[in-house]
Amino acid sequence: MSDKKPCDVDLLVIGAGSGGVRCARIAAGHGARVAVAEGRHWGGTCVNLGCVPKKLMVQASEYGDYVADSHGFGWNTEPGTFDWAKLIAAKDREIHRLNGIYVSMLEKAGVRLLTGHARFEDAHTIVTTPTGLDPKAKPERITAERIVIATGSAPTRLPIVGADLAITSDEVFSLPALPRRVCIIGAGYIGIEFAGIFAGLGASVDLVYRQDLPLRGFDEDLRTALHEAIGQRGITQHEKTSPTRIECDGDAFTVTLDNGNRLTADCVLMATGRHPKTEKLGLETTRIRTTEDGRIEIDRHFEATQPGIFAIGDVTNRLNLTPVAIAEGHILADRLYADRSREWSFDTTPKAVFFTPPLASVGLTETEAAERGTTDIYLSKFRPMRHTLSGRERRTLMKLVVDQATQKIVGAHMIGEDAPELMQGLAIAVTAGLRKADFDRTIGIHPTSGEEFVTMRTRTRVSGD
Ligand SMILES: Cc1cc2nc3c(=O)[nH]c(=O)nc-3n(C[C@H](O)[C@H](O)[C@H](O)COP(=O)(O)OP(=O)(O)OC[C@H]3O[C@@H](n4cnc5c(N)ncnc54)[C@H](O)[C@@H]3O)c2cc1C
Ligand SMILES: NC(=O)c1ccc[n+]([C@@H]2O[C@H](COP(=O)([O-])OP(=O)(O)OC[C@H]3O[C@@H](n4cnc5c(N)ncnc54)[C@H](O)[C@@H]3O)[C@@H](O)[C@H]2O)c1
Repeated sequence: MSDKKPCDVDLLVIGAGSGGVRCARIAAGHGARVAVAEGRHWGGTCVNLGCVPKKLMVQASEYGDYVADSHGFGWNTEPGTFDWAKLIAAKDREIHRLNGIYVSMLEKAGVRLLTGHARFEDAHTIVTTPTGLDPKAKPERITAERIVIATGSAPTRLPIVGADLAITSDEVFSLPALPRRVCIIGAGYIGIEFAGIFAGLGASVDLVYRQDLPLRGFDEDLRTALHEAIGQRGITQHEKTSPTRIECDGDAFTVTLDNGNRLTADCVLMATGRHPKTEKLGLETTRIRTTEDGRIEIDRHFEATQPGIFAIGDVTNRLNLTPVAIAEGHILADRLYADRSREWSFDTTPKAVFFTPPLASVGLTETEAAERGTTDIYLSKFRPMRHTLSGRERRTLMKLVVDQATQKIVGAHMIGEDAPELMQGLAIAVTAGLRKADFDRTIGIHPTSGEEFVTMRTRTRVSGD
């Protein structure tokens, strides 16, 4: 492209997901001429096939427990029946509403919308081709001074025989009926959350994972408590196992495990991670480099190896969470078009896994903290008040990880009702570098589970001595 010819827009964003929408909107707010291309769904994974429909389904799956638990409180409620089709239709209506909000938010910000699959023709030119999102959309060619790749990630299937017979999280939200028997492969975020959803809705669930505990990377005490909670939810765990093949036998599937066992299911969900979405992007027409595992190589300002091209969110495969993609999009737009540098504390990004009961964490695990120095551990495990009357066997675990030398709280972990809601507040405390003494002088709210975080006076153990 000639240097002299002005570009059609200042910024073109590929992908209208969590990161792309924020980046486009903020850049337009700073006065840049912005366009965004989207090929599948406005709002991206979080809105359409991730956080939002997942959370609605978790909520749906918890009503059965509420009915059962109410008996201990004097209610004579009968268990009702569950209507999968009604839930999916209600969820779809809500997502449709959110899609509209995203489109109008971008339009109001003055962002030009391009519907279709975007592909690089060169480092400043993108062409779009129509997709199912709007088959009648016209193909377009657009030039941009800068381009942001915010194309997200896609589910990864294990390379085993019959892998295509399994569904992934992309298909799970639109199953025609609730499967009676589900086999879930993988015990990361998605495996755990869907094990909880299906079990809560009444399906029998087999959870197959290769480690001895679920949720690798989380604190060991939390993982142990989760292992127990999964068992209490009636889910069968196949620890230290991997599937070797999946076969279809009429309507049912057989999953063969590497220990020789065979599981029968009506639905097999593969929840074995995600990879950056860069295929068919035309990266070969640019000087953008990707790493061996497919992520776009970027510097600390999100700039790729081709100057003027940036990447944010899941496509960079770092912390693959919606608030992180949003923060990255915002930081980038501010830097490029307002010469402003916005600070976000990525090191203390809180995480939550919406099982029933949910779990949440911020900061270092005990193992990570102990590797850095001597660590004081405060641990509390108790039966929450609700379950003294409901009779349900469900425990809450709370844990504080304290750097002994500075007495700073470097990690907080919880499994139990409302853990994600509570953890948001604790994330502020950990981000601010508060000390154990600050927690000790904070008055509790009684009666809550949360007050336990400010009343843990006796150290449980010292780690990393
Ligand atoms: C089942 C599930 C549950 C999740 N739950 C949570 C949760 O509870 N909390 C949380 O924080 N995170 C959650 N996540 C992760 C979260 O959804 C992602 O981290 C987040 O959506 C990443 O945002 P992004 O902008 O990088 O990509 P995305 O939101 O995936 O957006 C990328 C967009 O780019 C479009 N696109 C891709 N290629 C092209 C192209 N060539 N041309 C045009 N458009 C293109 C895609 O269609 C998509 O709309 C979940 C993910 C999944 C799968
Ligand atoms: N609540 C949330 O914030 C939330 C919810 C869902 C997804 N997400 C995001 O989406 C990402 C993807 O979720 P996910 O659950 O698919 O990935 P994950 O990385 O959390 O878990 C992947 C699972 O697959 C297993 N696995 C991977 N390769 C395997 C192999 N070769 N053989 C056997 N098992 C294998 C892992 O051991 C693990 O149990 C998450 O990492 C997270 O960033 C977040």
